Order: sequence, then C-alpha cells, then structure tokens
Amino acid sequence: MIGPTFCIKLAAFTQMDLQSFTHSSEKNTTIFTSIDHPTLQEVLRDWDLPSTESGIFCHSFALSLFCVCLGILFESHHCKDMANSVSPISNKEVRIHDSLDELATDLADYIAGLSEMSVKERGFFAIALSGGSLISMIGKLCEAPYNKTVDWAKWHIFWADERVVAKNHSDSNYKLAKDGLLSKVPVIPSHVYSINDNVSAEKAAKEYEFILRQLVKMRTVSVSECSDCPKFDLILLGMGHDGHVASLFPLHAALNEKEEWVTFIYDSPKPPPERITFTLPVINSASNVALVVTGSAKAEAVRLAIEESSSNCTLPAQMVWPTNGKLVWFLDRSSASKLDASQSA
Ligand SMILES: O=C(O)[C@H](O)[C@@H](O)[C@H](O)[C@H](O)COP(=O)(O)O
Repeated sequence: MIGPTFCIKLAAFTQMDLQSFTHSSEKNTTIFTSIDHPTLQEVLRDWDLPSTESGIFCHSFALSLFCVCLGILFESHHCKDMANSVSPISNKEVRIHDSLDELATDLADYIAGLSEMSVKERGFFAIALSGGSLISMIGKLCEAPYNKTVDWAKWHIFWADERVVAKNHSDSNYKLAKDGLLSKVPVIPSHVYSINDNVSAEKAAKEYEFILRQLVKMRTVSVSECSDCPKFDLILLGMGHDGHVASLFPLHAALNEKEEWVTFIYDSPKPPPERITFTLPVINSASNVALVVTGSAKAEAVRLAIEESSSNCTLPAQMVWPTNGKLVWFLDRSSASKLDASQSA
C-alpha cells in the first residue's frame, strides 16, 4: 500500500542521492541499478517490492513516481509563490506612444484582438473596466472598423472598481462607461454587470462577488489555474499620480485582502469616498491586464511602478503582476518621460 509518507520519503530519497546520482552518471553507469539508500529501501519494504538485483524495474518505477510528485509539488509551489511573489514578471510590455490618438488606436486594436481571441477560444469575452480618463481612451471602439468587427454580443462587462453612487450620478463609473462606450455599441444589456447602488459599499461588494462566483461557476468568466479566482480575459486599469489602481490606494488595508474577490472602502483619498474594488488576487489572476496612463503628472509613479518593482514596493501599481497573464502598459511620451532610455526608446 502506498502510504501518506510516500511523497516525503521519495523527496528524502532524492535529496540524499543527488551525490550518488551525479557520481554514477559521470561513470556512465546505469543510474540506481542497485538500491543502497535506506529511505528507498524502507519505501520498497512498505510496498513489498524486491530490493536488489530485480530492483531495476522498481527503481525506474520509483523514480518515475518521484518525478511526477516533484512536478506536482513544483507546480503548486510555483503557483502559490507567484500569487504572493515579489519577483518581477517577465511577461510585461511597455508601449509608448507619440500621441494620444496613436495610443487610443493601439489600445482599440489590442482590445479588439483579445476579444476576438477569447471569443474564438471560450465563446465569451469577460472584460473589467475602471473609471477615469481610461474610458475616453477606449472611445475608438465605438468607431469603424471596431463597432462593426467586434463581436459585441459575446462581451460580458464588469467593473474592476466602482464608486458607490447612483448609476445616473456623474461620479458613477458605470455612467461614464455607458455614456462613453456601452450605449454606442450593441452589447447585450444583461451582460453588463453593474453594482447594486441601493446598498452600502460593504453589501454592494458582497453582492458583486456573489454574481462573479455564479459566472465563474458557469465559466462565463474563466477560473485561474492557481487559485479559485476569476480569470478575466482583460482587466483595464488607469493609475493615479499616487500610483493607485482600481480603488486600491497606497498603504490602504484593502491592498492586503487575500480572501475576498471584491472588497469595499469608505475612505477613498480620491472622492467619492465609498467604493468597491477588485482585490489584488483577482487583478493578478487575469489573462491580461492593461494599465493606461497619460500625462506628465504621473511620470514619477510610472517610473516607480515599472523600474522600481521590488520586495518593499508600496505603490499599488507595483503590485500588479499577473501570475500567469500578461501586463501591458499603454503610455504617452509625457507619462513615460522619466523611464530610462531603454524603456522609452
Ligand atoms: O474610479 C476611479 O477613480 C478609477 O478607477 C481610478 O482608479 C482611475 O482609473 C485612476 O484614478 C486614474 O484616473 P485618471 O486616468 O482620470 O487620472
């Protein structure tokens, strides 16, 4: 019987035997043709397997099982590590544009491309929007060719953050997106997931997470391979000059939220104070995250976020590291002006 100590024993077995492994490899002999390690002998005894000459088969068998275990251990460890990782990602791209018009066209191409790919692969495109100037930047999607070529009926639209105000309030991110994009393209109204604006921020966050959980169950929104988090096809974010993204502000407790998918705040430094926001685990579980930032006022935060990502980072934008996804920065020359030459060339 393979007992629960199986993995531990095999792990112990390899740890010790690296030396003899290398040694026998150098001598070009068959690896592990005789079992001389007590831990492996113990494992084989537990399984009632022979331990000497006829052991070649057993050795290969044990070695193969060990490799499988190691693979599983590595994979789960890797995923866990990456979710809380402090190491810089390599799947990051910085696109710097000479004009806002050029940026807007590139952004529209990028979104249309991801939409096409997701619809082809999954039948849906789950996109999360934020507020601010980002919405005017994606305005080109209402124009030709995108208004005709994008498969709008397959879009499912969410908010990475929302201000807890009435939907017709000028502060509402929903209203901003509706006026700037959603009312101008043929999205299906029931695919637009706005928050409940009749309840407290706390309740609105809970309800929003509940809706998300249903959609993840149905796989309208995909699920991360490393956690149970939703895996959005695309999360679009802006960034404040203080480095905040969505409604995750510097040094705010919401940045540490690891369990909830959607959290709430009552003290946003940027008005209005009551907001709901995706948490970092959700943002970092997305397939694609785009950070769209323009203007010289944000140049220093851009530099810090792109060039100073380290273990002691404090800017929320520095903490945006999609675990298995891709991060693209869309910048204009002004916001990129403090990047080192190799980034901004
Ligand atoms: O609801 C919000 O306030 C936004 O989601 C917020 O995160 C915004 O994206 C940034 O503050 C950048 O805004 P600007 O691009 O307008 O500066």
